[in-house]
This record gives sequence, structure tokens and C-alpha cells, in this order.
Amino acid sequence: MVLRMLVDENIPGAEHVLGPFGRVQRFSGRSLTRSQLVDTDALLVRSVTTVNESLLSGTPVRFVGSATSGIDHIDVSYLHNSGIHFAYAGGANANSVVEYVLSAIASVDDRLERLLAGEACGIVGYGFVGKALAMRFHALGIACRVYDPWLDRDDVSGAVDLEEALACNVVCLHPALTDKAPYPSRHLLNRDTLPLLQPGALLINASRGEVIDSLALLAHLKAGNDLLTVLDVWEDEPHINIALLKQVTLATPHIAGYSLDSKIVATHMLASAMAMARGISELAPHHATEGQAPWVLADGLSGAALIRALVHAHYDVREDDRRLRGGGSDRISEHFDYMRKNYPARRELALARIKLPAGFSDLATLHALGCEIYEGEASSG
Ligand SMILES: NC(=O)C1=CN([C@@H]2O[C@H](COP(=O)(O)OP(=O)(O)OC[C@H]3O[C@@H](n4cnc5c(N)ncnc54)[C@H](O)[C@@H]3O)[C@@H](O)[C@H]2O)C=CC1
Ligand SMILES: O=C(O)C(=O)[C@H](O)COP(=O)(O)O
Repeated sequence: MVLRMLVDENIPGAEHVLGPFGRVQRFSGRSLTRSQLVDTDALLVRSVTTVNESLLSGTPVRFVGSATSGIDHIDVSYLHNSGIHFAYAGGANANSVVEYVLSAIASVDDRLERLLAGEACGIVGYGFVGKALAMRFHALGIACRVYDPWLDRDDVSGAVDLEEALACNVVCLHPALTDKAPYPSRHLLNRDTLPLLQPGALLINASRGEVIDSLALLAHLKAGNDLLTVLDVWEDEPHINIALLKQVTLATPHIAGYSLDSKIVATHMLASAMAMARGISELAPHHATEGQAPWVLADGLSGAALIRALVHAHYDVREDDRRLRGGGSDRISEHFDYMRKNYPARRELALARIKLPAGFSDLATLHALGCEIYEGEASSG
């Protein structure tokens, strides 16, 4: 049977990877309605589409895939109880988020140097992203204090309670969004917990906007608390709070996980799941992203300077911040989505090939960042 697939317009590679299953039609994620699903067998969404009974009941949809790691937009119990297959791309973009966080840390004063000198980083949420971040930090020699109350403490390296994680000078939020007791993450940072952050701390949120009570954060920042903030995610996207945008240190339109590499992996993960659900063993050949051109490292870099140079050469979060603010306040929601839809092909540093200058000595840092050493000739500098 030819499968009728409806695929979010922002899932790249779908025609190539999913084409062999049948017909691929595109839709716009924020405006999907039930009437568009009357002749759809498989629905592939991103985080902006709420998938629940009111969208799916009475439709022929039998497979739902989400090209995301967070699945708070999916009513998984409804899908399960209705016999609808569900798959998502858990972990596909974890490294992309890790590199976003590194880029943010490397952009704010001497935060990176201080972490390398022994200050600890607080990580809230120890799933694919939190764990990948902790492992990258560990490889770089940076200590982590991790809070994830849903996990057995023995399974969490550097487990602490929330107060201790928030007492670090850099705090990174990576919990799933949940309302579930006893540890809901919605508004985990609120008017009672924001004061637990240290003066001068850097708070990075690349999870879901609703993990922070934005009005409480705005009040906290306006009260002159010495807090630096990097927000990739916002409450009520794309209608973000302009007053908050003006107060934060760096602001981006929910693109931390948007490396090209991670998006293609996500498409493949959904295709594999769809194949399995249909009992098909042969998939389309991997739609590999092109290898990156070797990058020639400048002389004399090591430690923090080396990390900063490599991270920013690959992805500089300050450029996304400039572009978001450059859209002006009057049409910010359109601009927010425009940036997401037209996001440039960002490649991951962990897949980069680096040509070393003569006498280079800091191989440990290159390995910690996941880079490959390139031995051949390279043309660019
Ligand atoms: N900004 C972006 O582009 C991206 C955002 N995300 C968001 O980041 C979240 C984390 O991503 P993954 O690690 O891949 O998800 P995951 O599902 O692997 O991990 C989420 C972790 O959060 C923990 N958690 C839940 N409630 C918590 C609480 N109250 N306090 C502390 N921890 C709590 C869970 O126990 C779990 O270990 C996703 O759920 C998604 O919402 C993920 C990828 C990209
Ligand atoms: O994976 C997740 O979870 C994310 O937040 C996505 O990377 C964000 O992308 P969209 O699904 O919002 O386009």
C-alpha cells in the first residue's frame, strides 16, 4: 500500500528519505487542522503541532512521528490507547544543543575560563541533552552539579539537589516540560527559586520556555538582580515577551537543536521507525550531509582560546541574537518563525575535521570537543 504522509515543512530530507514509502505532502506546523488529515496515514510533526484526540479522532492516521527530542506537544497515552504507532527523535539534536550552550558560555565575559579554572556548572535535567553536556564538560575538565529528581541518584554523575545546582555560576536548563507530580518542571524557575541563583550567575534555557515563569524572570531582572540570561526558548512562542527580550543577555528563536546534521538524523530516525511499523526492512540509503571541508587552525591556540575559536567558527550564538533583535518588536512573532524556517545550514563542531598547525600541543581539547584531526592537504585558513 502506498502510504499517504503529511510532513511538516521544516523537516528536511523527507522527500528523499520517506519518498520510497509513498506520497509526501507538506504542511505548515502551527496551523494544521483535522480536516487536512482526512487522507493521511502518517503524520510527521515538529514541536509546534499539538497532536491529540481532537486533531486525530476520525482520521485514518496510524503513524505519528515527531522530529524532536521533547514530546510535550504529543498526547502519547491517546496514541497508545488508539493503537497509533508513535516515534520521536530522542537525542538526535543533543550534540547540537551542547554546542549551542558552549557557544553561549564562550560568548559571555570570562565564563569559560572560570569553568576551566574549577567553577562548576549546574545542569537541570539529565536526559539526552543534560547527559551529553555533562560528558562534554567532563571531557573538558569542567565539573558539573546535576539535578534530575526523576532519576535514581546512583545513575546521575554529580547528582545534587535543586538548590545546589542553582547555586553554580553557570546554570543550564535541560528538563523535559512536565506537569507531573511530584517534580513538575513547568515554572521550575519562579519567584521563589530565581533568588537561589547567585549574583552574577549565567542562566541558559534551551529546554522549553515554560520551565521559567517569564513574568517572574522579567521582574527579577528589572529589580536589578545581577543575572545574565541566555534564552533560546520562550513561553508562548512565537509571541515572545518583548520586555523580556530587551532584558536578556542573548536571545535566539528556539534553534539550539537546529544543526543540519541533527535534523537529517531525526528524519532518518522517523523513517526507520516507520519502516519497522510497516514491517519493511530496506530503507532509502542514508541521506548523509556532505562532509565538512577541513578547517585550518590558527597558530598558538590552546585551552579556553582554542575552545572559543573552534566553537565560534562553527556556530556563534551572538549572530542569531543580532538577527532576532534586528527583526524589530512590531513583527517579532513573524520574524521568530521566519528565522526558524529559513535557518542556515549549521554544521556540528563534533563532526569537524581540523588541520593542525605545526607544533600544536592541545590535542586533548580537540578530542574533548569531538573533532577529527585532518592529516591531508587543506586549502582554507
Ligand atoms: N531548544 C531546542 O532546540 C531543544 C530543546 N529540547 C528540549 O530540552 C529537553 C531535554 O531534551 P532531552 O535531554 O533530549 O530530553 P529527555 O527526555 O532525554 O530528558 C529530559 C530529562 O528531564 C528530566 N526532568 C523532568 N522533569 C524534571 C524536573 N522537574 N527537574 C529536573 N529534571 C527533570 C527527565 O527526568 C529527563 O531525564 C526536551 O524535553 C526538549 O523540551 C531538546 C532538544 C532541542
Ligand atoms: O527537539 C526538540 O525538542 C526541540 O525543541 C526542537 O529541536 C525544536 O525544533 P521545532 O520542533 O520547534 O522546530
